[in-house]
Amino acid sequence: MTDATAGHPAPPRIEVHVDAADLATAVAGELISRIEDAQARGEEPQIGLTGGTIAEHVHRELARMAPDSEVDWSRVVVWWGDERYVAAASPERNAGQALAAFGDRLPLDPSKVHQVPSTDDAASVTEAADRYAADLRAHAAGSFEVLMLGVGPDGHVASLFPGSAQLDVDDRVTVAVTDSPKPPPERVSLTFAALNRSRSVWFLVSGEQKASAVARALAVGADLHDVPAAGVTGELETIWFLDRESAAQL
Ligand SMILES: O=C(O)[C@H](O)[C@@H](O)[C@H](O)[C@H](O)COP(=O)(O)O
Repeated sequence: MTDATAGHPAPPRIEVHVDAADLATAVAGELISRIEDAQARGEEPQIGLTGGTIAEHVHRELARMAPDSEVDWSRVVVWWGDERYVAAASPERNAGQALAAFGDRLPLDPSKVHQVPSTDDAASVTEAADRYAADLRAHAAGSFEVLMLGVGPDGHVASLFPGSAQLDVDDRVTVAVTDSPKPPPERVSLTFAALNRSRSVWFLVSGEQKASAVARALAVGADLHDVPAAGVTGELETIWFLDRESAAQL
């Protein structure tokens, strides 16, 4: 947790799990615990979800564990750190993947599930970014309780990629991306300003192809322009949930 005396975030905590399945179970269990604690404090926690492969495992574990939890899912507010600018029904949508995995086992309040506008709703990726920013301004009360982020082999998080101009946008909470090196090309991403408004930031990273990015992001003096994951830090804590393969170069 934070060093309350100095008011500075604690150094990143690193958890190494045996494999992706074990990692996903640990993340899902910890997330449920954090939500239960927040609700016990009378809060309505805001959770930032991410896309990607390990995130899918986490979503499935959440669905498995949710019915046995104490969580009132109708009092959880859901956002996404990034989204692909495609049709709402596209299998490429991060929100669609998550909600399909949750099924009816996480009875969320649809009015508290804040999806990024799709090509069905917004005429351009810029309009989608602007509308998501307006939604955040209107409904994001305070910081995310937990923001989860996958990490690409190049060290990208959300849709903030190495060397991109969006890395230096500090006067907005969302940006439009039109040239994502990871398909599809058009996306909406939270900016670092928005990503860092998180009490806890959790990086979810599995697989040997991520080992270099993990080591580079955690290196002293890491430059967010080279490895964007280095640009995100929790207000209270930052946890790297790794497996043995992604931790191999630490
Ligand atoms: O929309 C996206 O693609 C994700 O938000 C992206 O940031 C993802 O989390 C990483 O690319 C890791 O993805 P994998 O876990 O599939 O490698």
